[in-house]
Amino acid sequence: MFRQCKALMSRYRRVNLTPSQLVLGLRTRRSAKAAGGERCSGIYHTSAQQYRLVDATPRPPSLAGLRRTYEGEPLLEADLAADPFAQFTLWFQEATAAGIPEPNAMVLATASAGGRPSARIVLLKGYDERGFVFYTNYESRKGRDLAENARASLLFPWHAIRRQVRVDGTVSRISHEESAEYFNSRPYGSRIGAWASRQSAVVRSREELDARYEKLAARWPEEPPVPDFWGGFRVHPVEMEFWQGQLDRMHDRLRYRRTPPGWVLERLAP
Ligand SMILES: Cc1cc2nc3c(=O)[nH]c(=O)nc-3n(C[C@H](O)[C@H](O)[C@H](O)COP(=O)(O)O)c2cc1C
Ligand SMILES: Cc1ncc(COP(=O)(O)O)c(CN)c1O
Repeated sequence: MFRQCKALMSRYRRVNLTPSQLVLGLRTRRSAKAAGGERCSGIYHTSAQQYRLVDATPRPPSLAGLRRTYEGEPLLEADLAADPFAQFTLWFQEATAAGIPEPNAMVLATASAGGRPSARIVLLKGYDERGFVFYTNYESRKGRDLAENARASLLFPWHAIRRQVRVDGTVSRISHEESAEYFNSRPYGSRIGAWASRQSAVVRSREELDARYEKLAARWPEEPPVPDFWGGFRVHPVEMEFWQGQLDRMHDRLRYRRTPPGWVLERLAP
């Protein structure tokens, strides 16, 4: 009995079964009783339930083994639209139809003038042939980066459909009128929130932040003005890459590159 229990344990360690897989194993094996029996109690615990509690700690080897096989429709040059915005529209529609939560959430990477990089998620709020627009606080870390180094990279991580889209380009502020139009379309609470948050600055406490919000809400119970420190940026693409996961890490990567006569499509090694 004791040996069986120990064998099960070593097997667990060797193959890195998850706790729930182990519990399942214990229940379906004839040795289940052994594992739950007295003999094991001094060493490993008496029941599958307790075992689950003890062994729920994630182990590094299972992290290294965490991977997914990608397999999908091949992405061929001939299938792509002539212009990357049309291709983006198609993929964005497919991401939305696949039920990806917040398909417009994109990672925005910026760098300071000295080359210190930083990344964070922002929401895409519009795009056309000029570029991709998001809104933020101009005095935030990203705002300061973009003031001194007007380049950015955007990334849409659509894991569920084994796709990503990358956009690299130059950045400019959108007009105050365009920002105002969007700002005024936001829910009241978010508009006050934009006023209340000195984005990326250190705050003393949650209480201080909430007090600031309340004070500003009392000041503008209806229509807060557009803050001059808040607005949109437009990323003007120089390159746009469409990535589709494939078997054996032999993914498809097709990149549009802007050249004086127009967009050039190139395949990149995965
Ligand atoms: C899903 C999601 C969407 C976000 N969208 C925005 C956004 O559109 N604009 C924004 O300023 N911050 C947004 N944030 C917060 C940013 O990720 C970030 O914390 C904040 O802008 C400060 O970044 P910075 O200090 O690098 O400037 C979002 C966060 C998440 C998780
Ligand atoms: C701080 C901040 N600013 C702006 C946005 C943009 O989205 P929305 O305008 O829809 O609030 C977000 C979205 N999470 C946000 O967190």
